Amino acid sequence: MSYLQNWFSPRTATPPPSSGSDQKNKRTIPGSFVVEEELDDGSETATEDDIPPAFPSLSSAQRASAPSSANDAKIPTVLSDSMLMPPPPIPAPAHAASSGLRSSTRVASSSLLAPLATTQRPPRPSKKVALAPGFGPLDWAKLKSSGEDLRGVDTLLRVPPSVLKSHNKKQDAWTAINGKVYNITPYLPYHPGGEKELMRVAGRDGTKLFCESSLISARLRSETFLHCIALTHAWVNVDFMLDSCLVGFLVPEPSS
Ligand code: HEM
Repeated sequence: MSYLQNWFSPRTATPPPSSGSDQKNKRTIPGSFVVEEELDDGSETATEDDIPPAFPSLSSAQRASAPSSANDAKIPTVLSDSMLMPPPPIPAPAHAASSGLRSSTRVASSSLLAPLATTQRPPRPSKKVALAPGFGPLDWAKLKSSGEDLRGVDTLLRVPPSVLKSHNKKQDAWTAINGKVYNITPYLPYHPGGEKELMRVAGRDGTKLFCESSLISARLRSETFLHCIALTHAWVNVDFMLDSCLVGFLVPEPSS
């Protein structure tokens, strides 16, 4: 137990004066503290277990580097700017990351950029047109459910291609999408892509142009078409959008 007291006693503390009967061997570990061992006639016997290990270890780097005197314990000097670590390089602009700069260039230029896997392509320019006031998507939804006649026909018709072809004017525009024929004239001012785009399917089967990306023919492989088909209408449910404009169904030309 005596060694525990020694743990907490200061290194420079001098041992208390020994009384006559309190005979102890005093052993000093260099640079450490005093170890007291009870004599044989006492109640405690010094064993190897009772002697605490020197801390820091006698052969430790801490001891080796410890100042030999109080004067050596100087406050470290303040580092000048040139001695400090340089700041990281300024990251390249986001568009550079996705515009063909390959990873080796990017890593070399900055480590602050997001990894390639998480960078996104810059948003494609929108081809939406500015719709006139009162012709937004909500206005179309309101008109659709108003009960107003948007078909222009009394009953659903069987429409052969020749008949469809005759409805190709702005004031009378029909198109067929997925076998259904719609009167698109009322929708023209509401189409976010503009009237001109929508009129491209007037008087003909517009299915390919509208949605069937798998059927894109070589003739249609212009950027506009790809954009329109693959991206523009990915979510548009034409059945729902134009349900109140349904005119009838596309049928084969009657044989004469
Ligand atoms: C015939 C039925 C059609 C309907 C019901 C329709 C409907 C729509 C809708 C709802 C949007 C908005 C999409 C969005 O907000 O993300 C849109 C956008 C557009 N549509 Fe149509 N569309 C039709 C046909 C066409 C056709 C035939 C073309 C051209 C060939 C076309 C070209 C476009 C373009 C360029 C946009 C703008 C896309 C953008 O940059 O965001 N649309 N259309």
